[in-house]
Amino acid sequence: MSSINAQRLTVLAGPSGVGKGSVKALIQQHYPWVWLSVSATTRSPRPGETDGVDYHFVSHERFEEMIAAGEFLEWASFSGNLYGTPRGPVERQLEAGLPALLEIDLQGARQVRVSMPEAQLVFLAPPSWEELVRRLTGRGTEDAATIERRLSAAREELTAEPEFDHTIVNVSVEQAATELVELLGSPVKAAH
Ligand SMILES: Nc1nc2c(ncn2[C@@H]2O[C@H](COP(=O)(O)OP(=O)(O)O)[C@@H](O)[C@H]2O)c(=O)[nH]1
Ligand SMILES: Nc1ncnc2c1ncn2[C@@H]1O[C@H](COP(=O)(O)OP(=O)(O)O)[C@@H](O)[C@H]1O
Repeated sequence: MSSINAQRLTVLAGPSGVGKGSVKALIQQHYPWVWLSVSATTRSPRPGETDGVDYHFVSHERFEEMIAAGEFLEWASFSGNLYGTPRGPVERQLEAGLPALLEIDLQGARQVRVSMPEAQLVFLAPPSWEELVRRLTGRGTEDAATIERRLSAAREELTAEPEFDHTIVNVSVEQAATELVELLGSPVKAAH
């Protein structure tokens, strides 16, 4: 258990393809004062992604070292790669009494729920299953096998919604980002 007060920590999670990355990017652009954690990952950068901005792109060996050194607040294996939230920057933010936002997968959100129960968990939901399939298929950055893996994970992940404190339906990226930013500024809630 961490001794850090995590009432100002907000976690955004939801199924693959729902729009988490899009909402995060819009927040970075339009709400630059919102502090977003930069995750470490073993996956390769996509075109346009910058090391240290979008992710810390690290080798598998380096990631394993970071796990062993206890450097992650949470970490998970997703679609064949490792992803984790570096603990130090988040703890410094919370220690200063400032809000912090994580955009992570469901497994990571569940770990935060256990290690920092007072964090607020926000589920990003698709307007419909058909729309989620369209978004996952339409992005064009993954092959058919990857999409199939992500769809079956997404079907399972949709059932996790009741574990979350809030749901935001991602009808438009602008509206979802606005709702999320409002939640960041909402009064602290009682611990679970
Ligand atoms: N647990 C965990 N998941 C993460 C972290 N960073 C990103 N993710 C999740 O990893 C998944 C894959 O991310 P990414 O490779 O960027 O692909 P995309 O989000 O589908 O475009 C998404 O569900 C992210 O929310 C992290 O630090 N921890
Ligand atoms: N509100 C929205 N309306 C229409 N398309 C969206 C919306 N949000 C995201 N998308 C599209 O859906 C696809 C998946 O979004 P992405 O942000 O990569 O999802 P995630 O990070 O949750 O996997 C992208 O092509 C993105 O442009």
